[in-house]
Amino acid sequence: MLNFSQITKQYGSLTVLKDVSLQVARGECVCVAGANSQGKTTLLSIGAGLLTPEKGRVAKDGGVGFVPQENALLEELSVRDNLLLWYSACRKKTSLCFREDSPEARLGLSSFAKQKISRLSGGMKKRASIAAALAGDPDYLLMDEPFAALDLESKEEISLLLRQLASQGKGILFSSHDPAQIAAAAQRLYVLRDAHIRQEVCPDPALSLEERTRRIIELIGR
Ligand SMILES: Nc1ncnc2c1ncn2[C@@H]1O[C@H](COP(=O)(O)OP(=O)(O)OP(=O)(O)O)[C@@H](O)[C@H]1O
Repeated sequence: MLNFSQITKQYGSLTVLKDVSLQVARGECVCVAGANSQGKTTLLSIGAGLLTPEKGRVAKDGGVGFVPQENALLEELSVRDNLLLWYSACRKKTSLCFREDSPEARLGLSSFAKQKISRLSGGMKKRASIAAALAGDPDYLLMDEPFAALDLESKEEISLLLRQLASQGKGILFSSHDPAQIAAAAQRLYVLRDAHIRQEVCPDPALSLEERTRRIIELIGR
């Protein structure tokens, strides 16, 4: 379990998170949903160990990978060279990079291995960032706004990918304010507003995608 317990975070006099608690189990795809500036990036950064809260703690029973909203890969290096750097940083054998069972091969990046990051489409860039975050074989994957700035087709591909990673046993926590993609990807969602978790919701998988999307719009707005 990845367990955020009573997290409080302030920037000066601004309280961004107040006693926020949430859990993610392995095999689950969970969303922190909320409008802009509600503290989603702050919460995920705390989960990834990049920020320290004033109060509360994150307990984890495994490794955590993080995919930031902005591209964290080196634009002028190829996909392979970027991933080799990540493999080295994770102390993983570089000879495993792009092997058939590697995350990057399973993410469909093999035919793009020699391409510079700067030449990739938004969707492929996101896949490369996910592959980098998976290089250390984490048990949990945190993703900040994985659908931002993607076209609809790429958004749908990434939604499917998140569900697949969860079904392979990873615990996924992503942030988003995109109701259609939250409806497509999240088995559970936490609504973050005014520094608090306002609701925890499990969208009914028996409902149509349109109906689930409509209900999420009611919760978080468009
Ligand atoms: N380093 C910082 N110093 C001061 N204020 C900050 C800092 N980082 C974020 N904030 C403020 O904290 C609030 C929450 O920011 P955060 O980026 O966590 O929200 P968010 O929900 O991820 O927003 P978005 O969807 O726009 O990315 C915002 O008002 C932001 O301006």
